[in-house]
Amino acid sequence: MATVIGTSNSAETALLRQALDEGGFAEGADPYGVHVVDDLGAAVGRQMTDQRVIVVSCGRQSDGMWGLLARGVEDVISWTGEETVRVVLARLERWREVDRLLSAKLVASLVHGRSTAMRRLLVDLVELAAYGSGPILLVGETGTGKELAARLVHAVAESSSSLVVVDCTTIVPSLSGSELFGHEKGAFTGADRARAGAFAAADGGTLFLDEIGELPLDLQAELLRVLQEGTYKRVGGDTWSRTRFRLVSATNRDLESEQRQGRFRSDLYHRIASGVVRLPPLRERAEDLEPLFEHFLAEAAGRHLDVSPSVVALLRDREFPGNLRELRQLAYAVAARHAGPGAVSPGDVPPGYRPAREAPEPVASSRRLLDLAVRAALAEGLSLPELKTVVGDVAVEAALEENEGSVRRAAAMLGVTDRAIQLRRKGPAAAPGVPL
Ligand SMILES: Nc1ncnc2c1ncn2[C@@H]1O[C@H](COP(=O)(O)OP(=O)(O)OP(=O)(O)O)[C@@H](O)[C@H]1O
Repeated sequence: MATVIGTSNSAETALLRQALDEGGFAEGADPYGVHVVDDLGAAVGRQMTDQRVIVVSCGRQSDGMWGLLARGVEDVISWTGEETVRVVLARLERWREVDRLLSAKLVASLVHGRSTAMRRLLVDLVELAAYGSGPILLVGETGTGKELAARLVHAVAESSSSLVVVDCTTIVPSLSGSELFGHEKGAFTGADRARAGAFAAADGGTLFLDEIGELPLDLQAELLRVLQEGTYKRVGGDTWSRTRFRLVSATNRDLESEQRQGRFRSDLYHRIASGVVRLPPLRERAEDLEPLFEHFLAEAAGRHLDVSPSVVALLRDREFPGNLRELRQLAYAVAARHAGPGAVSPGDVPPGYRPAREAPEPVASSRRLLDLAVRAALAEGLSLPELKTVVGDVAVEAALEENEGSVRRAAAMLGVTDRAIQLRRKGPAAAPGVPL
């Protein structure tokens, strides 16, 4: 999942190629290796689909360096001799380790999906988790997998301590953050015994603060202090305790705008957001829809179920504002309705998820409308002569309207004489025998 592109077929590139070869990144043994290219732009375009690319500029400094970075190239390094070889090797070693972690059983069993968006997200997340210890902020709409991502960070860190999850929407302001700090006996009404909080439970492990945007401002200040100093006091207590944890927080709010509106502290934001990972909504991961649905179906049914093409088409037509959580719920509902062998079919889809109705009936033909009108008139008791008169009147009126009052053109349209029209306009009695 990595490529090094050298920009000139020079002695430097040969050296690089040899060093990578010795480091176990043999050329040709895809995905690693050095590719030497003339047309850098085209080569980067070809490689960028699923690869991480480093460009080693062996000639003069690449003019389009920022442009390459904007296109997703990881780094553009100018050749400075042995040092460059070391930098490239270290980078590739790390990526190889990330690949290993990604294909490790645990990660593979936790996270499903194979879209490029998903793959890139996982690589970023695993790299941050494995090589950093700073806080990670997960940003994404509801149900995009933020909590799962936090579990992944914890799993990759291979910590034997716990992952502690706190949903900030459930923090009760009157308890002064005792969910986080813990409390002493008698600290508030109902505190009949002392309790440890999340900061203590997460010591040595990971603390996941879900919906951190909901944390009250006074607790935001307290959290900042804990992050900076690693110390806290239980509510109602006066001794300081130490704690050290990896903070992963998540939000579906725009924390930058929350800061502008004074609802989120900027100093805390900068502290928690040293690594920001955005979880894409399902609509940006179309390739993942079907495999994820099948995965959730198998999870619900305890076995693999085939899905009929019409159900797949239905999924593709729908929007899932609740993202993966909603897709999962749908899969569980479908699995519960599905009986017996055979693929999951449209009948297994709960009514709320079916299209509102079939395509509207084709517009009725004029013959059919006339048929209905005549039947209705006869049912009202009109005789045939009366019916003919009404039809004649309606036809003349419509033709005149259509032709902006011109008798000549209305007559031509109806295939009668001008006189027939004129008589008809004077009333039926004036034109008893005039055919129309
Ligand atoms: N890539 C994935 N592979 C398999 N299951 C997933 C994946 N992403 C999310 N899920 C599942 O989808 C559901 C929703 O995910 P999760 O709770 O992590 O979302 P969230 O972003 O934290 O939601 P919220 O913002 O509402 O708290 C969970 O059941 C989770 O296991």
